[in-house]
Amino acid sequence: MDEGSAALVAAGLGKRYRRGWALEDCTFTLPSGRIAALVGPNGAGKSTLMSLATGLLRPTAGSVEVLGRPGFLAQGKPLYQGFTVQEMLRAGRMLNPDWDDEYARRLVDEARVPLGARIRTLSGGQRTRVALAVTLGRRPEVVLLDEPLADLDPLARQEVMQALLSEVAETGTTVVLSSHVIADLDGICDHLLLLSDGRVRLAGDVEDLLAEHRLLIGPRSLEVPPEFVVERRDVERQSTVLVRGLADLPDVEVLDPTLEELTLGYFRAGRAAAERGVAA
Ligand SMILES: Nc1ncnc2c1ncn2[C@@H]1O[C@H](COP(=O)(O)OP(=O)(O)OP(=O)(O)O)[C@@H](O)[C@H]1O
Repeated sequence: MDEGSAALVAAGLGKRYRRGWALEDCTFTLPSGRIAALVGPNGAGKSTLMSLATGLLRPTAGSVEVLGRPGFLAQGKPLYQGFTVQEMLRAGRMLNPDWDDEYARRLVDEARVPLGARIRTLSGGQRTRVALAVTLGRRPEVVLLDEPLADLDPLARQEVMQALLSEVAETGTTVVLSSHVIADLDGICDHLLLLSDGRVRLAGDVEDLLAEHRLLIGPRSLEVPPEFVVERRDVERQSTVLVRGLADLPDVEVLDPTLEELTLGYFRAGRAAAERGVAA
């Protein structure tokens, strides 16, 4: 796929379950050949979005299209518990015409997972590595991974992220990775899609988004033009305001937000907007 082309396009995408809308009016494009982070608090709609993108669910409104051969690793990493690792890879080969056996085996070997071990006897981290090998062995062009790091220790998290990074660098595969642990994604993901309460609150290249935002710290009397304010917190005598597109204010401490500060600001703003019953 070309650098700069799209890997996933959503237009007016919505999904309503019985209890209400899980996703509403989502319009965005994810670029190809990158690692995109899909972030949002619990219940934001991340899994629903991935299931819609991979065709496991049908939209109630709008459309979503993956441009390229998709691969999907669902939350909970479905694997046959009674199979050995080798049998799992064999199943992958039999079920997928594009299966790359050498590559899948290499991913398992690199993770030091014994081929003869039964899936149910593996640790959470080893299971994740096998599930990743089964997903990536199909040589997908657009890989959607739903919370792949959830049950991994910090070392295994780092190893999995490193494996994904080299995958992108070697093959140009697009990776979309959902998580609510922002620290895991910092320095790895170069594109961000932030959902909160079923809506897209922020989307773009991480570098650009960080450059556009500032944290202003001042007294509670601090006045900031409301059109720039993403989120404001007033604690005791101090105010912390996340702003977009406002470089400076006189007599105010101005900081560059970290990715975590940026995303948490939008999570809170999204939650507050949903509680007030407004779109953003
Ligand atoms: N099958 C379903 N039936 C009814 N409601 C559902 C179903 N699946 C999800 N929901 C609801 O849709 C909303 C979005 O859920 P979803 O699982 O997509 O969020 P998420 O961002 O992946 O959350 P988490 O981080 O907790 O995994 C939630 O309010 C959830 O309760």
